Amino acid sequence: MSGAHPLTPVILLTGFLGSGKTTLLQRLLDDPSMAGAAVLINEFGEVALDHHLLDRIDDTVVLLKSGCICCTVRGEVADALLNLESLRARAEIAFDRVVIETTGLADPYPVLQTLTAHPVLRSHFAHGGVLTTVDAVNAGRQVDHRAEAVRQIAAADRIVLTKTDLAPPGTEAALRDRLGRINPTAGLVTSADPVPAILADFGPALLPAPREGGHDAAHVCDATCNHDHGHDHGHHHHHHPGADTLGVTSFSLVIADAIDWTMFGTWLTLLLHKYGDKIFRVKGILVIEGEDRPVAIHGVQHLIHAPTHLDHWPEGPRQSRLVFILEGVSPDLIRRSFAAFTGLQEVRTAA
Ligand SMILES: Nc1nc2c(ncn2[C@@H]2O[C@H](COP(=O)(O)OP(=O)(O)OP(=O)(O)O)[C@@H](O)[C@H]2O)c(=O)[nH]1
Repeated sequence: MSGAHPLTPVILLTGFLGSGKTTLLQRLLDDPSMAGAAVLINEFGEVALDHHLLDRIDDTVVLLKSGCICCTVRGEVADALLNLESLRARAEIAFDRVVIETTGLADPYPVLQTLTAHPVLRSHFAHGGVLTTVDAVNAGRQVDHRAEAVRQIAAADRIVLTKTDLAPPGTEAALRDRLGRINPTAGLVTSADPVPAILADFGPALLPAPREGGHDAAHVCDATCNHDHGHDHGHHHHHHPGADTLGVTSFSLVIADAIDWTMFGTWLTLLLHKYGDKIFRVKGILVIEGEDRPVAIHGVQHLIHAPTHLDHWPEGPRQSRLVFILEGVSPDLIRRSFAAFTGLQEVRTAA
């Protein structure tokens, strides 16, 4: 690899579960200024959906499937960036910036450290700023209860307030005030703003400062973490038993038969009404009876978003896939309730 290119900025797109990262990413990629962006998407769970929710699928969109709910694993990010760089050096792809979408429970700092500390990466890539989505409907509760949400806001160079159209009147001003206290230096825009306004003068305010007690001190993982520490290039990844992501888990339902929309909608509404405090995120791509196109659904705690049609079916068998991220409620309970309510059988081997 040669150093013929100027340093390529890497933008980190982070934000709590369901706060609108993929939606914003799609808008950013549709903007002419981002036409040359390569994209890395980190997703947790055995069934990855986010890359199917993006219109653009080519060699510059890379899915990192770490199996880790709370991290964007540094080794994988480094490998993916090095791979993009070598493809570019061979003129097989072209890109002028990179956007990394983290998982909704990720701490953005380790990735920033990888960029600045990795001996090869830092001669090709530069920290291009942290963009954090904050959900105007759910952020108050998330900031109260989830340290990851606070870290993501604290790391932001720019905060994009999403779902202001859905937030109860009067709550936005209080939230802005709170965000200003967590991170007074980040610029604040809303997802309703045009992309050029969201990206105007965007860039890192300062290189991330080391945190007290060592650069990784606040990083937490649960028992499912499977980091490849061999790629860490001198960084140590600490596991903190009993830390705040412990107990957050993900599972998926895969259903072969077409689903009755009304029945499904009723089931999901009842489920989130009862367990919305514990179900941080549900998303799915569904095969609905009488519909030619896949239907994407999103729930975030008690909030169910309007379903949307996707233009293309994902590769592989035409099945419905639902992914849950939850804490303190058993996946089996949800499986049983789905089966009892809909009468549909699950395909137990996830794609
Ligand atoms: N009304 C409204 N809905 C939004 C807005 N931003 C995102 N959404 C909806 O919120 C839901 C979740 O959005 P995503 O973009 O998938 O969120 P995410 O942060 O990528 O989710 P995870 O990757 O699971 O953490 C989708 O139904 C979006 O359409 C917004 O500004 N207003």
